[in-house]
Amino acid sequence: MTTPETTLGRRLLRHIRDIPDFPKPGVTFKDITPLLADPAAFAELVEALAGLCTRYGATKVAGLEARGFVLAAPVAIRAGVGFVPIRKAGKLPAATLTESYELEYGTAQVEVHQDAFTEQDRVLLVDDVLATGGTAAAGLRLVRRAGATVVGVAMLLELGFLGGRARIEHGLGGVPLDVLITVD
Ligand SMILES: O=P(O)(O)OC[C@H]1O[C@H](OP(=O)(O)OP(=O)(O)O)[C@H](O)[C@@H]1O
Ligand SMILES: Nc1ncnc2[nH]cnc12
Repeated sequence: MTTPETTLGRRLLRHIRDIPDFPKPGVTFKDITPLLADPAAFAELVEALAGLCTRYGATKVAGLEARGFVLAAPVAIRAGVGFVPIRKAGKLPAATLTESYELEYGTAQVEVHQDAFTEQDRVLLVDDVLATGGTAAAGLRLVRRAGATVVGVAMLLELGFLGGRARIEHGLGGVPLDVLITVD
């Protein structure tokens, strides 16, 4: 069952397609490329996420590689704040902090530059999909280890049946999790 949280969520969901058995049998992949290709839908999404930056007083937007980059970078520009990439291991050139996590379909590590934030930074963490929550949890740990304050976590789509929200609840520590669409 699909439960769009808002009328915006309902509109955006029309541009997300299901790809069965990708990247492995049994996984239904939520493909956001049609949404990205629709300028009106993409702009609405960016506007909504940029509004969260204002609401929470964010000074930086951190995006999770790779699809999180595509959303977080325009959100940062729209909100007038800086963008910080949280990358898969081995991609960032300067000194990094590293966190390991598990995916719906594998395991991985993410990294951030040690000097990406100041202690004054208030960070909105952005990604496209909350599945098992491993990526978001690792991102939360990284931002905090880098010395900044997480003021919000924002996702386009939550796969509710995978339990990511419950898994990251402790790590959120009261920080708001905003999701535009929940798929049950
Ligand atoms: O909640 P989780 O179980 O951690 O899964 C969610 C993550 O999985 C996807 O990224 P993926 O690692 O597939 O990388 P991509 O963005 O480079 O495609 C998605 O973009 C999230 O970052
Ligand atoms: N089913 C899925 N579709 C798209 N992105 C994902 N990330 C983790 N699981 C996913």
